[in-house]
Amino acid sequence: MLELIVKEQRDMATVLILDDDLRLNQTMVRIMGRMGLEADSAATIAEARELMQGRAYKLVFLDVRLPDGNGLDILPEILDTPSRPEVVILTGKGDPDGAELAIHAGAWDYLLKPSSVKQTMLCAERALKYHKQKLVVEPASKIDLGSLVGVSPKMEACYEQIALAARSDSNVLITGETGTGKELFAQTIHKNCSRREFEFVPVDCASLNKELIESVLFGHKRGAFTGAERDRVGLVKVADRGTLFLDEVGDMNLDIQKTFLRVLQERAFRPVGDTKEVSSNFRLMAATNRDLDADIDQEMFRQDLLYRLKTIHIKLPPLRERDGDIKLLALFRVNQLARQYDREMTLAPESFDVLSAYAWPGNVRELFAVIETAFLHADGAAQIIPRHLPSQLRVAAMRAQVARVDGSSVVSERESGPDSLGMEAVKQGVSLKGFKGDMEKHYLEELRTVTGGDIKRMIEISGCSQSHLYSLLKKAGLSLK
Ligand SMILES: Nc1ncnc2c1ncn2[C@@H]1O[C@H](COP(=O)(O)OP(=O)(O)OP(=O)(O)O)[C@@H](O)[C@H]1O
Repeated sequence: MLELIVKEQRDMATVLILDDDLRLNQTMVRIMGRMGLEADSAATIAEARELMQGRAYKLVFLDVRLPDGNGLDILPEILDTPSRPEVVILTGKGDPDGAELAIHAGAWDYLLKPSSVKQTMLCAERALKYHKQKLVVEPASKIDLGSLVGVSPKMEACYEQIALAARSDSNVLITGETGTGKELFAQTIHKNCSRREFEFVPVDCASLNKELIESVLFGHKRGAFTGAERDRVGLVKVADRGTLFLDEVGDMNLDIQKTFLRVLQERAFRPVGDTKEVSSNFRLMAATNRDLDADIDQEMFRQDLLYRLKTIHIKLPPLRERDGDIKLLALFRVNQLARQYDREMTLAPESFDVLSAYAWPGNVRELFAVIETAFLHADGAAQIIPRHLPSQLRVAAMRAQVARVDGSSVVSERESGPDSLGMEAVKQGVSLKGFKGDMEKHYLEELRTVTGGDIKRMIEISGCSQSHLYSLLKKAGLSLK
């Protein structure tokens, strides 16, 4: 069976089709879609270059004759991009030499146009299989990313750092906004390093109060304090030969920071109420969403501790800066839920547009929560459509659309923060009624474009009754066509 089932990101490839025949492009995108692959298309070399800057393609279908040059000229450039894609040359009957030349220049294969759906799928499947194997034998990609999803250039750069951290035994500090995956990264490093047979021990420094933290970290002897009814092994000892992960390390109080610095130097400590020292050979990883340099200025964090923590420093980009990953993560989560609930579910293309227009201050955690809520709302439907998504996301998408249409005084949510549209309207002295009217009109225009004026779909997406929708269209001076 040729159909690939998308399970995880490693099975999910991004394909680029570069051909000036727009109908062929559309057909190829559809074929890739049937294989569960995401595909973009470009009609010129210039367009392809732009796309390649933002996305890491694993497979490129390349036409030889293009309006702005010969496809073979851009071949070395494609092969040299960080994701090192496989290239399949699309060649017409009259151009057999071009295909041969291309193979010599490093292309994976060629397809003679017009090729059958079966041939195309077979070719893509083989090229991707080869690509996967090729990456496995190369050092940085030996890493098992597990459930880490993302192919954006910024994430690819982070994977390089995971590989570096996994090969060493140095302390690692992971910083980034909340929900960017700091803990998942730490787990991934642990799973790939030589300590993986031993424990990964997370400690949430933010939730431990001053009284408890010493006992939790270092353990205690029976009778050390009221309520200490038996000996307790501390988490630092549990992490012996494994990894100790200090989450929210910026919230650790100054006294513990001082004690911990000593533990780091000696790899030994004294449990509460004990006279003997206990040793532990742990690897330290820590994470925070705070600006520790600013905390040092405020004397809330010790500089000497920070120096020790950040031998390897991985800075995770916020989700809004990971081009293409929102879509991939959303699909990944929908597939996870579909398996969990044993239900068929997909995301409608319009929903991707809505998800991409939002700024995601809570990053991947927020995205996953939104997808889960939408999944539950879509009960009985086969697709998650925009109406299943929270209203603040739909408003953000509408704002982005308005910004594109007006070109303009109104900027997108992503660039401007959630309240800017209303603020802009207020600054410009627009009445609430006028503001609502504008928004409504833009919404209806967009609804009409997306659905091609199909009234049934318009009702489904908007949640309005037929008569209400007609009256809104009339009020906005819009027809269905
Ligand atoms: N790249 C990713 N691929 C798949 N899942 C991810 C990714 N990044 C984050 N997640 C998921 O998002 C959720 C939040 O991730 P995680 O707890 O690692 O974030 P964090 O940065 O440690 O957050 P906080 O600072 O709030 O503790 C988890 O369910 C995690 O599995």
